[in-house]
Amino acid sequence: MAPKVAAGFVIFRYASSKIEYLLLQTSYGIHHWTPPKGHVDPGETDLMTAYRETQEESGLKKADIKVFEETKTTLNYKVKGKPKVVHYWLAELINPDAKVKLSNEHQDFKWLPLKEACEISGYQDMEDVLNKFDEFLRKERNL
Ligand SMILES: Nc1ncnc2c1ncn2[C@@H]1O[C@H](COP(=O)(O)OP(=O)(O)OP(=O)(O)OP(=O)(O)OC[C@H]2O[C@@H](n3cnc4c(N)ncnc43)[C@H](O)[C@@H]2O)[C@@H](O)[C@H]1O
Repeated sequence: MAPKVAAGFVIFRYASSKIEYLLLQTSYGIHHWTPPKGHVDPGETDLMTAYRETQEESGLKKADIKVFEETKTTLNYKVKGKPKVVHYWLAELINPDAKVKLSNEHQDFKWLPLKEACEISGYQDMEDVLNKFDEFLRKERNL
């Protein structure tokens, strides 16, 4: 069975020596928290999807973020018994004036430090991605 494929960005902001990650809370289902992401449409690359879904779900545009393309990381899990693949990249909010604007797919958002982001993410594999990206970032910034 071909898996459903989705793609998105784990977006962080870095200000006053603090790193915070953006998570959105779905307005449906069990109201889980997730980075902006969504299904890859026909004809799209995974990266195109990540930009499109990020803009649709958070209002953050391509020019508002910087993507670290070398961080592409893939999650595999099952939704209602069917395989799903989700590709994530780390991305930095580079426009300090950009504001998050939710679509009707989400009811809340939070910028959270690593520990709280891991706690709220609710899935071990998502937690692993957050930890991996945080480690990458600390090395990259000498933090
Ligand atoms: N229950 C529902 N009721 C009404 N409308 C719904 C719905 N679920 C989806 N929709 C509709 O589908 C659209 C979403 O489409 P998209 O916006 O295109 O897709 P998505 O971000 O991948 O959404 P989704 O929430 O389904 O994915 P996730 O894998 O996080 O989550 C899918 C499931 O996997 C679980 N999950 C998330 N991350 C996981 C992980 N790492 N490991 C295991 N399970 C995980 C989640 O808790 C969730 O149960 C929305 O517009 C909405 O209308």
